[in-house]
Amino acid sequence: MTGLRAHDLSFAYGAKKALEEVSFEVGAGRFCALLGPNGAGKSTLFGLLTRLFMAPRGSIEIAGHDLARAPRAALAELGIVFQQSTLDLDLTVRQNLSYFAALHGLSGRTAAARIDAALDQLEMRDRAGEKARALNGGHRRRTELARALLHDPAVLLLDEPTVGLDAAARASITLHAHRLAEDGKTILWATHLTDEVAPGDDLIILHRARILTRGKARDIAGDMTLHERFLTLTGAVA
Ligand SMILES: Nc1ncnc2c1ncn2[C@@H]1O[C@H](COP(=O)(O)OP(=O)(O)OP(=O)(O)O)[C@@H](O)[C@H]1O
Repeated sequence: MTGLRAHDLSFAYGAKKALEEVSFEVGAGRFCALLGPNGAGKSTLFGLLTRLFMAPRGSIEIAGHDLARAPRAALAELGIVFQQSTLDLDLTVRQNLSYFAALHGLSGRTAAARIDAALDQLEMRDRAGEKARALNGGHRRRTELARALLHDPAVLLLDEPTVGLDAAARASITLHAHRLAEDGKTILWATHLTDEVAPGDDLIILHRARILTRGKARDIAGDMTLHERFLTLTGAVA
């Protein structure tokens, strides 16, 4: 399996259970939305997938590599966009990416070629010389997504990447992420917004530490809108 696989993950902060018996798979080249209200456990799951925390039991496989047994190989196949922006605002777009490329052992022509290719994929090449501070929120996010591609990972994790963006910027970054899936990346996209999920996407609904349902978004929605289904399943009030 070259995508992402999580099996039987549980995690607690002291007595507070944040994830319980979570298992799922995201196939290679699939866009999977991880949809859950605040506090559902999305960030905790990302913490386990990135090895920030260790699950007491269960297993995680990234592009066929077991995260506990072969962490270097597994993490090499992982690209991450965190919920909070992690750009250096005083550096240009290209400098931000060069710095990150160096951390991955890429330099010289190889780094330059990867940076250009990633900026092209996110339609950010013409902004390469601008300081990150001068970019709007949507372009900063696209820069971070380009940065996450530099080491050519198979799997991309995005933790609520649209937080704080306006509707147009949200739509743009969502579209770019779907295109990356079409190009073969496996994407796990955490959100609490149903309008970021397309009918053909894979979908996992997480609520109070557990997966309520998973499958194709259109199948989960059934005869309701996804928004209505989500509110019904999570017991939330519209
Ligand atoms: N460091 C911590 N200590 C104690 N409890 C925590 C800690 N971090 C998270 N929690 C709790 O664990 C649960 C899951 O939190 P988590 O941040 O994973 O959810 P989330 O779905 O990412 O929410 P959000 O959308 O608000 O980021 C919540 O009840 C939260 O209050």
